[in-house]
Amino acid sequence: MALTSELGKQIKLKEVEGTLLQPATVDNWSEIQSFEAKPDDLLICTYPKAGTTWIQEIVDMIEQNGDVEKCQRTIIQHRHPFIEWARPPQPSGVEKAKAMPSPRILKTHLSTQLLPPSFWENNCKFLYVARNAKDCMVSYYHFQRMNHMLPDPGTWEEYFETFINGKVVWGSWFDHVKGWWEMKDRYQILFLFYEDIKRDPKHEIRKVVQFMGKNMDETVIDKIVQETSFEKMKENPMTNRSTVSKSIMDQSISSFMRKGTVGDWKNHFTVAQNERFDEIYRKKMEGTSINFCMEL
Ligand SMILES: Nc1ncnc2c1ncn2[C@@H]1O[C@H](COP(=O)(O)OS(=O)(=O)O)[C@@H](OP(=O)(O)O)[C@H]1O
Repeated sequence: MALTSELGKQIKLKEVEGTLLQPATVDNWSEIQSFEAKPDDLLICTYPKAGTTWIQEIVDMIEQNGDVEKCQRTIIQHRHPFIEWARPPQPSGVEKAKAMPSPRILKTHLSTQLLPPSFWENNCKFLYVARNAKDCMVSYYHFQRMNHMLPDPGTWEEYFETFINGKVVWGSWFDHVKGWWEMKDRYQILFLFYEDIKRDPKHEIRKVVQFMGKNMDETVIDKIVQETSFEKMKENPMTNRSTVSKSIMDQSISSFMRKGTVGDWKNHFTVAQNERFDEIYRKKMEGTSINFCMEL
C-alpha cells in the first residue's frame, strides 16, 4: 500500500496478517517474532495514541522511586525498548531489548495476534492502556498530519473511513482492544483506561505501583501524579518529542502533546459521523463487556 506524505514522499506500508505496519518492521519480522522474552519482563502495550508516553513516564517514575533527575537520564523513546521498532542502520528495538539488563521494561503497539509468542510462553506481566476509539482517532489523525514517517491522513472525512476500516499502522483499534481485553483474565494483565487515569491519576497510579510489586509512600505517589500531568509532560523535553527532528515530526503542524483531554472527538465528529461510528462500534464490539467513558 503506497500513500503520499505531506512532504510528497511515498510512504509504502507493508502488511502482516492483514495488519499494516511500517516497512522496516515487516522487513525485520522474523527477528521480532523470535524475540526471547524473559519471565521478569514487563511489557507496556497500547494501541497508538492511547497514552503510551504517559504510562511510560508513570512506570519509569515508579521504577525510579519518584526521582525526577533519574527520569531525565534520556528521552522517553530510549528508556523502554520498542520491540517492533526498526530504522536501519540504527539498532532495532529487539537489539536494544537484548542489550538491556533485567528486569526489563519494554514497549509495543502490537495486537495480541502479532505479539512474539515468547511473551505468552514466559507468562510476562503486561500493562495495557486503552483509550476510547473516538479520541484515539482524533489524536492519530493529528499525529499523521505532523509525522512524516506516516502516510498523509488526507481530510478528516477521508481519515474517518481509513480509521474505521483499520487501514492505519498497527491495524484496527477494534481488533486491538478486543484482543487484549479477551486476554486479560488469562494472563498477568493490568488493563487500564486513559480516561480513568485522567479522572483519578492517583488511584490508577497506585494500581500500577502494586502491579509492579513496589511499596511507595503517599508523598512519592503525589509527586508522580504532579510530574506526569499533561502540563508538566508537555513542557518536559524528555517526554514532549521536542528533540525529534522537524523532518520527522513537524510540531508546528500539531504538537505531540496536543491536548491531552477526554472528549476532543466532539470538536471533530459531525452528528452524522457520530451516529455512523456508534453503529459500527456496536457491530464490531458486539459480545465484549468492555465499557469506555467518552467524556469527563
Ligand atoms: N500526561 C498526559 N496526560 C494526558 N494525556 C497525555 C499525557 N501525555 C501524553 N498524552 C496524550 O497522549 C496522546 C499521545 O499518545 P501516545 O503517547 O500513545 O502516542 S504514541 O502512540 O506513542 O505516538 C496525545 O493525545 P492528544 O493530545 O489527544 O493528541 C497526548 O497529548
